[in-house]
Amino acid sequence: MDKLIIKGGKKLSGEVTVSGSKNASLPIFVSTILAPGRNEISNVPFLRDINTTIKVLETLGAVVEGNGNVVGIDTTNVNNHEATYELVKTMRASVLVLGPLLARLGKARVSLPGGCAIGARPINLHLKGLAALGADINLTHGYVEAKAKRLRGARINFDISTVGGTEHLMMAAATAKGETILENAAREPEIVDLAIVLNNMGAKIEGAGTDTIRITGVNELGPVSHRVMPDRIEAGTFMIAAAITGGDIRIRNMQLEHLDALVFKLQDVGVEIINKDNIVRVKGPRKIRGINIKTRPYPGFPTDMQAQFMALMCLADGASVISENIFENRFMHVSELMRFGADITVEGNTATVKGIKKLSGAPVMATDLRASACLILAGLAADNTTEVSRIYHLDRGYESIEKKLAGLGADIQRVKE
Ligand SMILES: CC(=O)N[C@H]1[C@@H](OP(=O)(O)OP(=O)(O)OC[C@H]2O[C@@H](n3ccc(=O)[nH]c3=O)[C@H](O)[C@@H]2O)O[C@H](CO)[C@@H](O)[C@@H]1O
Ligand SMILES: C=C(OP(=O)(O)O)C(=O)O
Repeated sequence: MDKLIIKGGKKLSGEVTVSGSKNASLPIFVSTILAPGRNEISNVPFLRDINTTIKVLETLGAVVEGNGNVVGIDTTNVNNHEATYELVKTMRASVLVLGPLLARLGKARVSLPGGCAIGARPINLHLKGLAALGADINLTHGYVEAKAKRLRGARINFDISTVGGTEHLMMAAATAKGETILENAAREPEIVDLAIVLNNMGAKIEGAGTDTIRITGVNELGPVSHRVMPDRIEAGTFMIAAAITGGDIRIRNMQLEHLDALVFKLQDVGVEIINKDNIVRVKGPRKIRGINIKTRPYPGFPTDMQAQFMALMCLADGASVISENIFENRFMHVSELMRFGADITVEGNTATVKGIKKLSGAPVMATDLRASACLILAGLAADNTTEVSRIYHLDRGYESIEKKLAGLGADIQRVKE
């Protein structure tokens, strides 16, 4: 197993390029099930989750070939309707194949994903929505079995804003008979990217990016070429890397407007952010101000940036209150941050962080994807050496992060444990 060794204290400088978005790529890959033929997806990040998605698609009968960051997915012969526990347990997004398989083959058998390190993460709203579209759904032996001759449009009102649920039903409804309206839909940019793909395949989807999405079902979809949007969470992580080290960096291939909530908060902290000619310059402050954040569905502050922001607040002048409102167990990084000497108390879904002058490098263990990024950020700012182990979580979602950070002047190395 690999671990990262970081010698902290270097101010980052120079330029870094953001990769394609993991959270957009996964549903886009899955959507190709609906479009028989050869689809070509570009700006795909090299990640473990992408490999898992490819494995899932190959199991279903797709032929996938990769050439750098361009992946060809030929779904002409998708004929297997089953995604096993082995595949779904390694990556929750695999469950999204359920709706597209049902739409394409009339039946699907997909393992329930179960919870993960950050919370229970149920899919009841996905299943309720598919049932509203006319699917006959049974849960047996840890699997969802679904059948439908042809899905039919329906009006669906989500109790909770769900990104995965919105994406899943948008895909399932694209070839349903009649009109589907998704109310209280999630508005994340990754949903808009998926809608662009589906519309280019021939779907009729309006309103993606708002809370009401209208889908007029069509009989069939055809293959597409698509360039995946930049990863806003990777971009946000680099912004905090500049902030926490008092650095001055330029970030290429990011869409700043996708990160408004983070940008406003970073400006409150004292970070300077300048967007010129599609390059975003981020200058860390001399003194980090402590401020409060609450995670919310988009366009609110993203839960996927909460852990990284907490690392920054550990070094703030003053206290900060961080509320996590999306996932019930997304504070696993707190006890690891405390190994750096951070002063944090947690009560329910709220963490109070009292800023300290200096973090002190330590051996720590990553517990989930964004927690891994949080520990790297703390290590970049800490004195002495930090060792981050269990970084397989990191490899699920950040492409070559240690190489990109080293390119910005960080002293960071990957070694075998
Ligand atoms: C709103 C939000 O910030 N969503 C994040 C979530 O998406 P992801 O799609 O994984 O999660 P959801 O948006 O579906 O979950 C939002 C909330 O709804 C609940 N829920 C969801 C589905 C369901 O059927 N029943 C149910 O109760 C979840 O437990 C959670 O509390 O994680 C992704 C990966 O970290 C992020 O990119 C998304 O931005
Ligand atoms: C938790 C994340 O991903 P997933 O939904 O794939 O677990 C994430 O991207 O931060």
